[in-house]
Order: sequence, then C-alpha cells, then structure tokens
Amino acid sequence: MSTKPKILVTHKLPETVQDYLNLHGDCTFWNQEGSMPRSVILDKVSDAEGILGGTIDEELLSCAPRLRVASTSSVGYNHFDLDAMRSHGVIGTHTPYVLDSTVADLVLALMLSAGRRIAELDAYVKQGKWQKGTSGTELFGVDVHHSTLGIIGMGRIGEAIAKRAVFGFDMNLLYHSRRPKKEVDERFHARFCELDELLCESDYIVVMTPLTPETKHLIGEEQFNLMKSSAIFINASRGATVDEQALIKALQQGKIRGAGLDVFDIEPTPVDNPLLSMPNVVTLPHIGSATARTRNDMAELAARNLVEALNGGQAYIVQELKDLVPN
Ligand SMILES: NC(=O)C1=CN([C@@H]2O[C@H](COP(=O)(O)OP(=O)(O)OC[C@H]3O[C@@H](n4cnc5c(N)ncnc54)[C@H](OP(=O)(O)O)[C@@H]3O)[C@@H](O)[C@H]2O)C=CC1
Ligand SMILES: O=CC(=O)O
Repeated sequence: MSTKPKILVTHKLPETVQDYLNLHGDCTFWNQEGSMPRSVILDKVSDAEGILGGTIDEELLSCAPRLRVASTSSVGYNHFDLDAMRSHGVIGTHTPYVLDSTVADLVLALMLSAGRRIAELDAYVKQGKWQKGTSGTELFGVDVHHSTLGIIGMGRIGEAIAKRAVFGFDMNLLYHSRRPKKEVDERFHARFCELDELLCESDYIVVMTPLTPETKHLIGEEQFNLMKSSAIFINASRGATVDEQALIKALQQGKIRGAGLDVFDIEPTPVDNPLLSMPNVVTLPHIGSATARTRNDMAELAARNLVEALNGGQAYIVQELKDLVPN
C-alpha cells in the first residue's frame, strides 16, 4: 500500500507537473478540458489529504475528513472559505509573484486599449467604416503618457503596474491601499491618497485589491460620481470589488469616459450584459495571467506548495491561515 499522501487535482496540469506530483503523492488527475465536475470532486475528495484546485467551502470540507492542504493555482483565493478551512484545520496555499509581470502587462494593455480605443477602432477599420474624410476628431482618444494613474491596491501586481506606468509612460502616480508605503513613494515619486481623493484626481483608475469582505463593492455609485467624466476605469481584480450595476449606470450616463474589464460579477459574463454592447468598454475573459509560460509557472508553484505544505516544508500559505502551521 502506498504511503504517499492522496492528492486530488481538479483541472488539467502540464505533464511535467503531473510527473512531479506523482513522485510525491498518490494522485488522481483530471485530464479533460475544463474542471472536474463538482459532484465528482465531492466524491473523490473523501480520502484526499491534498487538493489542487476547486472551491473550498464547508460542503467540500465536510466530505473530506482527511484533507490537510488545499492549493490554488492563482494568487487570489476568494474561492477559499477561510473560516471553514480554519475550523477544519485545512491550510490554503496560493501562487504570488510568478504572475505579477504578466498581469501588469495586461493592465497596461487595457489602459492603452480603452484610452486609445484600440478594440473599437479595430472593429471600425474591419467593418469598412474607415473612408476618406472620416479619420478626424471622432477617432481621438486620451493620452496614457503623462496622465495621472490611481492604483487601488498597491501590492505585488500594483507595483508591477506602477513600474510600467511611471518608467515606461511617464505617468504621475497616486495610490491607495490599507497603508502608505515609503518605498513606493520614493521609487515611483508616488503619493498615497485616501480613496476619494484618488478617484477625484486620476485620469486612469485601476482596481487591483483582493476580493475580501472589506473590498466587496469598494467601487459603487458614490465612487463613480467622484471620478472625472474623462476617467478610464480598469478592473483586473475580481468582478465583485465593483458594483457592476453602478458601473453600467456610470457609463450609460457619461459619468466616466470608458472602462477596461478583465473580470465580471458572473464569469463567464452573460451575453446580454449591457457592458458588452458599449464601444467604450474593453472586455476580456479573465486572462490576466494567461500566457503559456506564466500559467506553467503557476501550476509548478501550486504543485510545489501542495507537496511542501503536506510535508511541513516552505510554501506560500495564505496570510489568514499562516498561524495554523506550527513553527
Ligand atoms: N485578472 C486576473 O487574471 C488576476 C487578478 N488578480 C487579482 O489581483 C489581486 C491582487 O494580487 P496581488 O497584487 O498579488 O496581491 P497583494 O496582496 O500583493 O496586493 C493587494 C493590495 O491590495 C490592498 N488591499 C487589501 N485590502 C484592501 C482594502 N480593504 N482597501 C484598500 N486596499 C486594500 C493591499 O494593501 P496593503 O498593502 O496595505 O495590505 C495590497 O496593497 C488578487 O487577489 C486577485 O484577486 C491577480 C492575478 C490575476
Ligand atoms: O485571477 C487570477 C489569480 O491568479 O488570482
């Protein structure tokens, strides 16, 4: 009988990562596209000590009496019910750092795309609307360079965005997080602001906080009302940090100029979401970290975290559950 811990993996992993997990665990993999159906997870998790992937909640935990570690191949872990995990003594791990640059690149792409109307004007050319005499002021966008960027959530990814914006595009930087950061102020000539001040003064506003009870609907009608009517709003954090109905209303009423969105309240977002028919809104299917190299790095880190945490080694354990691990 195997003495290796039983591990359940709920989505397809690169072969090299499966090989690594097979060395360290008695693994059940999912090799089809998409994720293992929830009913299959609930069935197969009954004897697992480690799980990689899936939503971890009371329902799953009560089916998993032997579970010790849940690993996610993402830096965000709002799909972990932290209270339930604590009460079942299950540690959670995630994948910080390895995706920072890839996500920051995407945020800059959203800023450029919404500000310079790239998606809208790409469609304009392809639909044959570009004709003699039509390339005048109606095609103007707003500059990214030398504009003021306000980043809400100056963490790992926030800093990677700041680096690109300040050193690449000469932007002025404001930021808001739970506390000011001296090294950020010095490195980027940035200024820490309270949220309202940032919203009033920024040309581009980027939300990059985790989704927590405190950040749910951090940006709603009151906050959109504070923004400049020329502001471009970017959300690449989680859909629920923003009140999506308030965003729709702000765009419909011209309270802000445009938006770039990688995340939505419901994902995949329904095809009748009014945001999808607004030419001044760039919409992406939650692809912040979606390059082959970065997704591979994330899968490797998620697997290593799982094995290390099961064996009492070094892993990226989520902040809120670190105290469950004995020193
Ligand atoms: N679209 C995508 O594909 C991706 C989305 N993400 C999302 O981005 C999030 C951030 O990732 P990462 O940068 O690694 O995380 P970090 O933990 O490094 O940074 C989060 C930042 O948010 C700030 N913050 C937390 N709570 C609040 C609050 N209540 N009010 C204001 N600021 C707050 C933190 O402030 P402080 O420093 O003061 O504690 C910190 O600066 C992830 O949790 C995930 O949800 C991540 C990757 C890809
Ligand atoms: O959304 C992606 C993540 O890593 O978090």
